[in-house]
Amino acid sequence: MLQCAEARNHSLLCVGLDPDPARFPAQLKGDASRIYDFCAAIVDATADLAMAFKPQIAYFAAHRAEEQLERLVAHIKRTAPHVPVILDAKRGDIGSTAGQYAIEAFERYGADAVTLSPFMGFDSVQPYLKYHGKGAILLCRTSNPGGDDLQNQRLASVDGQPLVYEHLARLAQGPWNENGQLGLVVGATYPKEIERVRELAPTLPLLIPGVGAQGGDAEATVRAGLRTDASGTVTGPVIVSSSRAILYASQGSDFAQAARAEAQRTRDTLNAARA
Ligand SMILES: O=C(O)c1cc(=O)[nH]c(=O)n1[C@@H]1O[C@H](COP(=O)(O)O)[C@@H](O)[C@H]1O
Repeated sequence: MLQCAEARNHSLLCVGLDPDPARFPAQLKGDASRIYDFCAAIVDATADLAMAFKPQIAYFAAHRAEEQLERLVAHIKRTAPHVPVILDAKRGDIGSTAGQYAIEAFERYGADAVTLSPFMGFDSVQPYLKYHGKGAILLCRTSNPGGDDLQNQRLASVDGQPLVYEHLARLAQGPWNENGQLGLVVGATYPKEIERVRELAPTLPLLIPGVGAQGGDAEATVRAGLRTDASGTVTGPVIVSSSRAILYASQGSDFAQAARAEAQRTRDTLNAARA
């Protein structure tokens, strides 16, 4: 599905849906009951430019807007069925509870993939893999400065003493990837680490947030993460995600057109780096 949207929309861009009513345009401002309307307008304005949409669940749950998230995913499935939905939930819990989170992501919301924290180990990831055809994208080298605190520590007990994120990349490319459903999150703010993850996980889809508001380098991100074969077919996919820079490109009534223009600019920058 990823490859299909990438090719059809000629895009490596994921539009992040992080709706904050305080930042909505004047006609919707502060009104959490309009989260669906705001997001649906962004989806409609960018559906032909995106390779994925990534709703962040906290922005909905914080406003008791889960039902609006259900409607939003249904809207994407209806109007842009070729564009996958990545539910950004960063779940991580023991297997029995993870099973419930998997039901939430894939059955309640109908997402195509979900982000997970791998901190609790493989049995916390396994329940998601029972949903064949659905993706589980593990936090590996995150975009935030505090990512260093754990992800950049060395594992003295593992051969070659890799950093934690390097060890995870190997596990995800290898023994954990039972049915080819895993991907990794790597921040656009750390292009060198994207390159390292790509070395260790040559074929996994990399979800790369951090361009736009967090200042990540879009071109360096693509050069470090995207891999293609001699015929130009993508062998190591990237999904480069931007939320606030697109959603709040304008706070006026032209917000959807401004979001489209920003998405187009970002998509073009990402494509220019493919060569
Ligand atoms: O899993 C994520 O999507 C994620 C991982 C990460 O390392 N850094 C990161 O910023 N994110 C998410 O990506 C989005 C970034 O938003 P912007 O900075 O506005 O583009 C937010 O929803 C974050 O929760």
